[in-house]
Amino acid sequence: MQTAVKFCGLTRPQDIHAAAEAGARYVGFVFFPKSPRHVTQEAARALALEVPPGIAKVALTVDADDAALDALIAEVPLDMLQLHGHESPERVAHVRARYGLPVMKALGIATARDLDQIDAYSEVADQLLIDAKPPEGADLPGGNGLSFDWRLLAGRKYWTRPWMLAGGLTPDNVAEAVRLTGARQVDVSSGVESAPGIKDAGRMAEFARALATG
Ligand SMILES: O=C(O)c1ccccc1NCC(=O)[C@H](O)[C@H](O)COP(=O)(O)O
Repeated sequence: MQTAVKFCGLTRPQDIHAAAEAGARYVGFVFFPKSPRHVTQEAARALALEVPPGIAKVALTVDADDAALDALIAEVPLDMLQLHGHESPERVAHVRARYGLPVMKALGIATARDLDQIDAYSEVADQLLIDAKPPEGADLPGGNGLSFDWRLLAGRKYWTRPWMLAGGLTPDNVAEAVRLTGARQVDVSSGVESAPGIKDAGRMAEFARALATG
């Protein structure tokens, strides 16, 4: 089965076209003003309208409240919400019920103990994003280009929810990451950029090729 790819943090129309060309299953828009990948709702709407059918448009928010999500969803056509902050399982359930959109909860992993949270979120989220835990004091809760020890996931292919592997993936390491973890979906941001917030079409194509050829 082909591994599905989510290219996250797209900021320009050409990024959408490059993602589609590379066979993306998902594209992600970051709504977090401190991020170099932050897009305004207006910009995201224009980008979302460029996304071809069959590619899911994912909005990434960090501890957003209902008012912020109401405004986002009213303006931007979306297929999925990615919650990338400290949202509790109860908050995930609330967001899912309120908006009727699939919700993907991002979980930061550094050690085996961090895997303990997965069961609780599996009860309430449609998907999980298994990402590297950001370093202490980091400005960004994700998109840091850091990976975690993928061997922590070995033999854990059968969680009850679909999940994506993220964190420090690049065209050079993604095939090995998939081999070690059994991931059927992967998410990448900084590993396919030429500078923070600037996606590189060549690297996006290379990433997809690396996955296809193993
Ligand atoms: O990418 C960001 O700038 C960002 C900002 C705030 C919260 C989350 C963010 N990114 C989350 C993602 O889904 C990234 O794609 C994921 O963490 C992997 O990033 P990378 O290690 O750079 O591939």
